[in-house]
Amino acid sequence: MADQTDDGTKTLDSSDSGESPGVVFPPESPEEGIPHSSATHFNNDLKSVLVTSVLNLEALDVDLYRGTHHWVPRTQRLFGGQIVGQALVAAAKSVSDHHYAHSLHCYFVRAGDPKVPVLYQVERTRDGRSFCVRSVKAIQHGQPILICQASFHMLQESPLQHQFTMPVVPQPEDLLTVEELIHQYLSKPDLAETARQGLNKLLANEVPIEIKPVNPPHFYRHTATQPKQLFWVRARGHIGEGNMKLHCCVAAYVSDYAFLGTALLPYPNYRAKFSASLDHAMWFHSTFRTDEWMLYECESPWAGGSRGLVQGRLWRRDGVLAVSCSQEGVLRVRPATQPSKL
Ligand SMILES: CC(C)(COP(=O)(O)OP(=O)(O)OC[C@H]1O[C@@H](n2cnc3c(N)ncnc32)[C@H](O)[C@@H]1OP(=O)(O)O)[C@@H](O)C(=O)NCCC(=O)NCCSC(=O)CC(=O)O
Repeated sequence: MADQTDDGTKTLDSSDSGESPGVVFPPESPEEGIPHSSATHFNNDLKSVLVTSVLNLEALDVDLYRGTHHWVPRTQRLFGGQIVGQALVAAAKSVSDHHYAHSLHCYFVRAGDPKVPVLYQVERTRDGRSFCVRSVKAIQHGQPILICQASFHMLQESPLQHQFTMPVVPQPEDLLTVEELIHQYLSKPDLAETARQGLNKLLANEVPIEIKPVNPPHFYRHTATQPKQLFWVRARGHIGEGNMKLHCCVAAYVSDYAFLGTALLPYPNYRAKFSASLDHAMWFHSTFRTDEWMLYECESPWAGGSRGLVQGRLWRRDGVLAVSCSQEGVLRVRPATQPSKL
């Protein structure tokens, strides 16, 4: 499980029992089992597995689809980003080519079971002149695991236009990927054997997203930081331009990864014994490509009552604000008892 350092980065704590999926960066404790994955190795020259597999739903009937799993967190509960991304794919199939997703609002009401596929049932809630609204229910074992409402809008010009300014950060070419950072750590001669094994397991974690932390994590250090973090992120593999609906669905997948962990950054003396996203909302502002580097700026304005709120912004690297996100998650913690292994 990750902890934070005073320079805004995270460390991995080997003592965590690891019940929480994707709540800290990296979202897997190195001492935990290798997450289940049906993935083969990724290659950036190849089409993204997000497009060929994860977001490639099977049509069963009108407005009824089936989705299968790719990467499953070690918690063996389905990754929330996958369910939201697939729900948005299902919703988008029922709107015209001229309507683009502008927002979605979801509740995760039950844990997703990785042993069976997910059915997506779309209700065409309303078709207006400018906006279309869809309700999607993700179902397993006859019960909803996610309820999602997505809204689509036709492109419309307006003189009203403003946005925040993108934070100034190093460019992705000047930063290391998570895998490169882990390799760097593995080359340390004084690394404890358990930590080495754990980091090797992390390397086997084939999440279909590439991540370059702006403040590289110092694994196994325990320092509280502000609840803010910045990553460069992109889908592994090629997606290509042109299909904006698809990029929104990929952004939905990406946006849930390690997002809730932002709320844990000030609390290195606690471990998440249970954490899961409760809801997830997104607003799509501009065109973007998820197979190109985007800056994910995450912050947590509040935590309390065993819950944490996180807010995020996905920036195009040219400074255009592409997506805004919000999520609340349940965060049940316990005091950290074991000392650092380093
Ligand atoms: C959040 C929920 C568990 C609802 O919580 P509830 O507490 O109401 O559910 P429940 O009663 O079934 O209890 C679930 C477990 O929590 C325990 N439990 C319940 N209330 C408790 C309390 N006050 N204190 C301590 N434990 C408690 C129960 O005993 C049970 O444990 P036991 O099971 O041991 O009996 C559920 O809505 C849910 O699973 N939603 C889906 C969340 C999800 O999968 N999100 C996407 C994945 S997360 C993700 O992808 C992103 C990320 O995490 O970053």
